[in-house]
Amino acid sequence: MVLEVTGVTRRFGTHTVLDGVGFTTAPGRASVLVGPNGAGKTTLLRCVAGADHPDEGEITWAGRPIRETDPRIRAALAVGLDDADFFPDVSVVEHLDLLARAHGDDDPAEMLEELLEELELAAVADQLPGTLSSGQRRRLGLASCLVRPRELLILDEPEQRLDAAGKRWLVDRLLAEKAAGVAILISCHDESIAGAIADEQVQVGR
Ligand SMILES: Nc1ncnc2c1ncn2[C@@H]1O[C@H](COP(=O)(O)OP(=O)(O)OP(=O)(O)O)[C@@H](O)[C@H]1O
Repeated sequence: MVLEVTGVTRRFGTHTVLDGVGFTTAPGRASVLVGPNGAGKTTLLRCVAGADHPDEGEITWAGRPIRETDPRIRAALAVGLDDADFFPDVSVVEHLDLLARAHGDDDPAEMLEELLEELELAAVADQLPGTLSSGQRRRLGLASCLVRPRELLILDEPEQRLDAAGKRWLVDRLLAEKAAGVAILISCHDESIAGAIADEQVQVGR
């Protein structure tokens, strides 16, 4: 099961944002997209996640073209792109519980307790998302990707708004994901995080 990105080109009007980008990511390995603001990292992640489509080129997971409508693809990909939308009227723990159950975990209580502890969200587990700090919302967005099965984890600048402890947690967690055989594709502006987890850094743009 390999992510294969081949010759991906994406244009907005006359602006060519991605020009023939290619790389592969395999289970247990991490590709990190690096490059300046506006280089096209989010655009590329959106194409890989099936939320946008390249004008040219091909993106496949396990040999299947990435399509949001393909249940096999949806089952494999855990995606955290921009700020996730949360159900406004269910608590942090209820939100995660719903997601876990939707993905087939009939008894997620213990897993959720551990994850909330790990992410230092236990104290706010019964709050509504709208009452969280921006960093706590970020943590909830990351937790939302971790309560579901995943073969490929796609995150856009997961380090954003995390404090120092949160960034240390992120590195440990991504290394653990790799050790568990998950393929990882993230964009990242933090050189030390990128260096700690990347098997390959993919330069996007200049
Ligand atoms: N839907 C769109 N329509 C027109 N232009 C777009 C669209 N989406 C992205 N762009 C442009 O594509 C370029 C790349 O944007 P993108 O968000 O992919 O960059 P990025 O590398 O993720 O940047 P950052 O590091 O700031 O997050 C930008 O110039 C942006 O304005």
